[in-house]
Amino acid sequence: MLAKDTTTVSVVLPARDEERTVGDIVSVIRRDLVERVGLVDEIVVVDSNSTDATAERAREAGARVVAQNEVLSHLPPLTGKGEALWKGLAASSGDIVVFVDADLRSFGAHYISGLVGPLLVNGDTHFVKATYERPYTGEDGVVRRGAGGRVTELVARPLLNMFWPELAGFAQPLGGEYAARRAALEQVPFVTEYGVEFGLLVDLLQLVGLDAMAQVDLGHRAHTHQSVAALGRMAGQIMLTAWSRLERQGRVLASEQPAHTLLQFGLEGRADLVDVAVAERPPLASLVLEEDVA
Ligand SMILES: O=c1ccn([C@@H]2O[C@H](COP(=O)(O)OP(=O)(O)O)[C@@H](O)[C@H]2O)c(=O)[nH]1
Ligand SMILES: O=C(O)[C@@H](COP(=O)(O)O)O[C@H]1O[C@H](CO)[C@@H](O)[C@H](O)[C@H]1O
Repeated sequence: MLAKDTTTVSVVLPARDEERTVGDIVSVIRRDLVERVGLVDEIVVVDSNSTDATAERAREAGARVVAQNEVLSHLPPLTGKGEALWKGLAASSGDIVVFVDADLRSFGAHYISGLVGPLLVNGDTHFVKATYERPYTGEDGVVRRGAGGRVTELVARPLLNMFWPELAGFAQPLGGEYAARRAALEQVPFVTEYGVEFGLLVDLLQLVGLDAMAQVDLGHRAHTHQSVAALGRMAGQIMLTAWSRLERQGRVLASEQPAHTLLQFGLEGRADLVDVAVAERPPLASLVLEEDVA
């Protein structure tokens, strides 16, 4: 708290249909880090087109809730987690912004203090990523230690080691818990959908350099798991994000662009053609500049 001084801290939670968990997370932050100790200055939940009572649960617990499509509503809305995070950045005001998923089942106040700490005590640190043990809890209720982070292990980690080995030390590159200085976050684009974490790591490496990027062990992280089919779509989005950065950094010259349709097969001969394209929001700072000019 001494190190905090006048630095302000915003916690932003992207939440799509998280009525079962968002309230508990917000309550812990409010009780421990707003009322008991004034580390956090604002708690913003981005209601990401939820169809359940996410907004009500979050508001009851003491968060300011913003509807994703109502932030910067003069812009055509985009979709997915990356859009929710970018809108949460725009809707918040803290010098430091902490992103926390709203489906966590293992959340504790130390998630926030652990991520914010390095930013408060070291002016040369601009980004802090969580690492943790990630169990996988199957539908049978059996918890398998270290079996979580399936897209991390099968897609993100190999891609980062192949093309951005400086980032190989981030043990959980896709984890949804991380904190950064607003000044850095407003200078990078936000990939939409589930490409956002991968895109931020690669773009922040280029912007602030590896020495300004830290990692904090928060113990363990349990969350609601998606299906393998959903993770297949997530994997496609992350691969397209990686491809876009390889092109942008001049590391590949494409004779043709990769397709962004994915044909997935289910049971009983079911086949679904899905679109795994990602878009991206520009650095928020550029937006403000244009508005000022306008
Ligand atoms: O369009 C979306 C998709 C996801 N999320 C939120 O982003 C976080 C991570 O998403 P999810 O749990 O679906 O991903 P996973 O953790 O399974 O990879 C959760 O708080 C979701 O509610 C969101 O706000 N908008
Ligand atoms: O790390 C992963 O492989 C995925 C899926 O995790 P699980 O296999 O369900 O434990 O979870 C993450 O991926 C998303 C895309 O980056 C993030 O948005 C999520 O916050 C994160 O949970």
